[in-house]
This record gives sequence, C-alpha cells and structure tokens, in this order.
Amino acid sequence: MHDSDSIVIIPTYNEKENIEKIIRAVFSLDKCFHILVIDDGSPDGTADIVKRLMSEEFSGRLFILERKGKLGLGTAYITGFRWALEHEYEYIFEMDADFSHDPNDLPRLYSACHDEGYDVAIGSRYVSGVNVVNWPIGRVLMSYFASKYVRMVTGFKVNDTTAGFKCYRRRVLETIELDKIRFKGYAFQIEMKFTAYKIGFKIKEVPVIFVNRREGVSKMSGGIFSEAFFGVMRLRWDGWTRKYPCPA
Ligand SMILES: Nc1nc2c(ncn2[C@@H]2O[C@H](COP(=O)(O)OP(=O)(O)O[C@H]3O[C@H](CO)[C@@H](O)[C@H](O)[C@@H]3O)[C@@H](O)[C@H]2O)c(=O)[nH]1
Repeated sequence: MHDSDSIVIIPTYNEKENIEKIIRAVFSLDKCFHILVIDDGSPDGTADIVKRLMSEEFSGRLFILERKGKLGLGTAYITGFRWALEHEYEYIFEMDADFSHDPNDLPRLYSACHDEGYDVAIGSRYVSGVNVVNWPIGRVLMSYFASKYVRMVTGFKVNDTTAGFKCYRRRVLETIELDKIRFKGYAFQIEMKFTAYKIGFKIKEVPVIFVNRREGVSKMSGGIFSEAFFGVMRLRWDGWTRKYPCPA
C-alpha cells in the first residue's frame, strides 16, 4: 500500500523551467500527494530533471513515464489514468506543469471528492465571472465563449468545460471506456467531462484562479481548435446515439 490515496498526473513537453518548482510545491503541501509525470521526450531535458529528483529526494512519491515523441495531452492523460488505476490510487488529478493551476488548490479539489462525495471536481475559472490572470484578451474570450458554445450545443451545464485542473474518483476512470476517448487537446477535456456527466457521475465546480504561465510557452497548436469546434458536435451526436456504461 502507498502512503497516499492521491496521485497528481502532470503531462510535460519542454517544461524545464517549471517542473522542479511545481514538484516541490506539491510536495510541500500538508496533504501527501504522489506525482506521475508523463513526458513526451522533451528535447529540453525535462525528464532528466524529474529522474534526478526521483533518485535524490522523492523516491516512492514521484514517478515518470516517458513516451518517445509529442503525442498530445489527451493520450498522455489516458496513459497516466491507466497507470494510476493499476497502482490503486483512489483520487486521480490532472494538473499543468506551468503554475497556471495553483498546487495550493489541490486540497480543495480533494475535499470536494473525499469529504463532499463528488465523483469529479473541476477547478473552474467561470463559476462566478471570469477568474483568469494575465491571459491575452483574445484567449480569455475564446476560452469563455468556448464553454458557452459547448453548453449551447450539448446542453451540458458546466461553466468551465475545457478546464484541465481536475480530480476524479477512481470509479469514474474505471467506468469511462478510456479506449473510446478520441480527442487530444481542449476537446479531450470536454469529452472526459461530458462522458462522466452522461454516465451520471456527480460533478462539482470548485472556483479557482487560472494564472497564465510565466515560464515556457503553450504547446497547443491550431489543429487543436478545429478538433474542439467539430468535436463538440460529435459529442452531441454521441449523446443522442451512444449507449453509455453504468456507473461502477
Ligand atoms: N506529455 C505531453 N504534455 C503536453 C503535451 N502538450 C502539452 N503538454 C503539457 O500539458 C500542460 C498544458 O499545456 P499548455 O500548452 O500550457 O496548455 P494550454 O494551452 O495552456 O491549455 C491548458 O488550459 C486549457 C484550458 O484553457 C486546457 O484545456 C488544457 O488542458 C490545459 O490545461 C503543460 O504541462 C504541457 O507541458 C503533449 O503533447 N504531451
């Protein structure tokens, strides 16, 4: 058995400026979390930093899976979810490496699932107003209206549908058929939430402030936007036609 029921999955691609700091920030919290980094062969040596920390200080709490090339955020998380289920964690988190998600919010996401009994806790920027700091106005508007668009097309009543800061109970990831999740970018985030909602899991939005990265650059590409735009229509179609599994 582990000394923690919780694992934070952090996907990385070229995050050498952030990775050590974010790992230390998570390990300095009062609650004990474990961390799994999924690195896609970052040319800047992100994985080497993680492996040094694993061997020097954080053995048994910090783990890494290395993939050969940049295969996308969605498949990185799916790989991490399978690993976390296999290693029997109960609370499985998604978090970016770049401090746009504040590690100090992890305990509040945990509490929503552990103490309040929700199946999914979403670190949400749009519970009341728009809680985003230092994002270019174009990105704020795009993200905000993307969530409105998803609501309009699918009827899914979550304010922050593209949010990538989350806690799942393991039963959610056991029930969602992970091999049927097909999107990689923002649409991956929408698809995971929408599928959990269609299955009937209880979802809570926990208000957080999203702060744009100070170090490194965003890795999302143009294709990810069109994937999201058309992907939402596919999800609406699925909602009408697909037979979703029953909750575990
Ligand atoms: N392993 C792996 N990691 C990746 C990849 N692409 C991005 N990452 C990692 O995923 C995290 C988020 O990447 P960013 O490039 O900073 O994403 P973003 O555009 O700011 O998107 C964030 O906000 C969106 C909502 O506004 C979210 O939908 C998205 O999931 C993410 O949290 C970072 O830790 C980054 O290194 C990839 O192909 N492979």
